[in-house]
Amino acid sequence: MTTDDLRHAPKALLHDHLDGGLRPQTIIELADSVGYSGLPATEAEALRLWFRDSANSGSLPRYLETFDQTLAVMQTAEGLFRVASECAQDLAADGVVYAESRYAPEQHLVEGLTLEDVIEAVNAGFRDGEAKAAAEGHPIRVTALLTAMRHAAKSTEIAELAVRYRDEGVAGFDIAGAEAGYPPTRHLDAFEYLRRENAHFTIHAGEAFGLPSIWEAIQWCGADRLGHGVRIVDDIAVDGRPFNDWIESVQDEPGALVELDLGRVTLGRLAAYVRDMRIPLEMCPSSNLQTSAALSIALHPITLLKRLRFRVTLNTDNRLMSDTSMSKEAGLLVTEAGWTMEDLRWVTINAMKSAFIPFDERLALIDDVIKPGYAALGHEGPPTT
Ligand SMILES: O=c1[nH]cnc2c1ncn2[C@@H]1O[C@H](CO)[C@@H](O)[C@H]1O
Ligand SMILES: [Zn+2]
Repeated sequence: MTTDDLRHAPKALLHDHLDGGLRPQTIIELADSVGYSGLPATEAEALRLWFRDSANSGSLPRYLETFDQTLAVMQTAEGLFRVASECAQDLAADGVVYAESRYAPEQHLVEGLTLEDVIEAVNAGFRDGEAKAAAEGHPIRVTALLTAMRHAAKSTEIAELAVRYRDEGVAGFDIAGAEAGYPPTRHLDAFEYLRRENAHFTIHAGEAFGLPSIWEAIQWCGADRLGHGVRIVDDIAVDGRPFNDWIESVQDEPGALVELDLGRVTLGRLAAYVRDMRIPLEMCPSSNLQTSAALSIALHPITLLKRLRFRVTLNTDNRLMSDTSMSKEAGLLVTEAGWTMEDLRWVTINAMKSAFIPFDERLALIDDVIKPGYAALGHEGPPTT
């Protein structure tokens, strides 16, 4: 399997932050045009490395501090339009055929835009990027997820906007930000409103904080999907010992997870519920290494969860901060965790099944784009999926 194969393979992306995926050169040009002088570097390559190294901090709060720099240049309609357009084009060039891109409108009001201005500028940018990508021969569909910040108090207002714009490019709602100390139940009003409106939402849960956060997100808030959810392994045991103890004991054996006999693995009630109910996990391996939510790609829980057939999806989280792309994430799993093209086809179909657009549109992408795309690379998939 070559790098070209990975790029050409159709990919679906459910968890990518708009403010975590800017081109370094664009940040520099936008900073120049709005008179922002706080950038830590003024040359694109140096700035790219600054984001990667600063985000590689070992903690989620410090990782999140780097967003101050991208948000600083995303306060005008022109800036938002350009960033959204380039996001669609960059994803399409990497072989992504469907993406849900998330951002928090409340973080873009510093220069006087209204929440509606922000949403409309981003949507217009996505439409522009889709048109340019199609003209380049890389068709992509991009929808927006509106995020509310978990430490703030705007979630109901943002949820109402997600419903108001549901037929104009917004597919759903999300909660993000530092997890510890800000349980999702703080935003119960927003979730209850969304459920009354039959709207879709995902919650960042089980990234920096463990099972209580996942349990609240699913059983109390009613999340359709889990952002990360990687800590669900806290409810999985190997030989009756917590998975995390076992993984530490095999740290020097990179193949341990790929070869683990699944007969030795048992699921607790919550992990079983997540698997039984096919709750999608929006997993982001490289991001988890930077925030210390996982030890290495080889030992990342995504490979165990895939083997146990949880509804696993593969995502980038923040392409700028994690210096990644969908084909890079896929390549890392192939070279370091034994993944095959068949596995990539499976996570892609999983993602498309779990997307927040209507069922018939998801099916059309699976049948008309994803399956033929893998077949063209010589991967037909099992007779029944
Ligand atoms: O992995 C993550 N966990 C929690 N919050 C995040 C993560 N990545 C980004 N954001 C937060 O989401 C906001 C809207 O896009 C970003 O500004 C950042 O603060
Ligand atoms: Zn995220």
